[in-house]
Amino acid sequence: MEALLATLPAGGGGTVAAAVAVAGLAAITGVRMGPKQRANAPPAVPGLPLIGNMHQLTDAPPHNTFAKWSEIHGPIYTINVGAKHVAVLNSAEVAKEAMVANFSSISTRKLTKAFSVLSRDKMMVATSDHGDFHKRGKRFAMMGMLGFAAQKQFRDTRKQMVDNMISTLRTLVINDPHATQDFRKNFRDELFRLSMIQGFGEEVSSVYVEEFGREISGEEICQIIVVDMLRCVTEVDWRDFFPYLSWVPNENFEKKVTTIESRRTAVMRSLIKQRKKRIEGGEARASYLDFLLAENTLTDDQLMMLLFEVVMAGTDTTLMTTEWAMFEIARHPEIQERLCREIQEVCGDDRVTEDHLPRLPYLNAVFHETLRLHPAASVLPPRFVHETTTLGGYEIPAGTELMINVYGCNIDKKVWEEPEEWRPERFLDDGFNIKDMYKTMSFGAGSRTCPGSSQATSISCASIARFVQEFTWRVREGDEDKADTVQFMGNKLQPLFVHLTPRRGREQ
Ligand code: HEM
Repeated sequence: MEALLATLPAGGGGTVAAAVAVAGLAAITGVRMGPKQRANAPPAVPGLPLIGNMHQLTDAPPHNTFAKWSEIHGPIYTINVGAKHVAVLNSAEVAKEAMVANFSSISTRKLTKAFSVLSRDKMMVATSDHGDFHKRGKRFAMMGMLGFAAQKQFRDTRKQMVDNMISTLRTLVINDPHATQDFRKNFRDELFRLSMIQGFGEEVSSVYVEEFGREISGEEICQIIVVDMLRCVTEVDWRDFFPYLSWVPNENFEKKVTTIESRRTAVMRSLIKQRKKRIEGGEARASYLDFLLAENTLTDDQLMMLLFEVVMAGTDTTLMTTEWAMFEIARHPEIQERLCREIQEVCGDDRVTEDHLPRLPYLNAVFHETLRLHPAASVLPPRFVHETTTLGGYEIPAGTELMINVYGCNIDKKVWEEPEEWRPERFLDDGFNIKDMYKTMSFGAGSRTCPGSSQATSISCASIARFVQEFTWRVREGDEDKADTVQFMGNKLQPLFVHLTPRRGREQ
């Protein structure tokens, strides 16, 4: 939102001034900022004419501000963001009403302009409206890559990925025992490698892209189809907040987003073309691409977008959750030692594998506590109420946008004691029920629940366990309190840098 306010004066000079003037006129001439307050409308957070509550969302990440407002206004309230009328949900109870019980009235997505371009107008499972494409895409993702049977095929690849990371970190520590290590870089490289093997059936170290007229490296591929895309998703176009001004051009924004989108498309098409040659040559492999081609029911663009989606989602969300877990572990030495003891008791001198995970309850608690306090999607992509409905006892009229503040749900004082503390023990306390693990909302709920939760849990838990088994972790001096997040996303703003010391007996 800070970015939005920053773009207002800069995003098109005279055009914006004109836009704001027209918006003012619209306000005076009676274009409403949201539906009129009804008798049993949710409480509204007071704001200013024209911009609504926008200016109040600049100081802290929105999920924090939303959570603070819920202490005053309750778990459901409305805000105005420019001309948009938005209901914000902050408790698991009302969020589940929206995501499960009343899903049929709220099953469409409301995308920002950037998201709309990047997703080729809802051509991804996560951005599509509920309907045939969504159902088919999700079924394909489960059958071809993320479901139990498909995941079994990639077990050795996942194990190899963790071994590679440990071996890289060990070499770095041997070369310079006092250096700080860049966790994010190492982990992202390996996750991306795994995503490519699952997606395309092979490791991809380079690809020739006709549109660029050159071969690009694996690192550049990752930059273009993961890093640039994620950065661009949060690009703000002021027209998102004044939909009736969408006719006003915003050339800088449009050029930036379409360039990033066309580079992604060029790289994805080149990757698919190269792998199709292998498949046409009769060499089948276990991969999502092989699966989708065999299904033979998608257009070329749909196939490209479904593949792109799992590569991007597979790399980033697991990275950010594991990075948060290692940050918390590294700054809580007593928890780190307790986890190490549990691993020692269960695995002895053997390397931790996915087979050990069901016997490591404290590890599970560390993982779920991390998901609770640091949800990868702190505020879910907006939904659209297309049919008047009731949430938390309030009437929510058709046309309202809905934001689900997962972070707010996860720090609800009515459900969690001292919710702002990272305390894995809460998942082991007396009276704890295994179902409580899923109370956090971090993987969503209902028909749109995350299909990658099983893969993310296996990779993240096996990696955390091996990291702690092999090294003692300490956050770089001065970084202990660096827990800021990227706006609207759950990513850690500052990458994690750590000091690693090999544990006794595991120096080799
Ligand atoms: C710790 C890791 C992860 C977290 C916390 C996470 C979280 C979520 C959440 C909260 C949603 C629901 C969004 C909504 O309702 O608006 C979601 C949906 C989705 N996730 Fe994940 N995710 C993770 C890992 C993955 C992975 C590894 C993949 C695939 C490789 C994946 C693919 C998807 C897809 C395709 C959807 C859309 C589902 C739909 O709309 O029906 N996620 N995820």
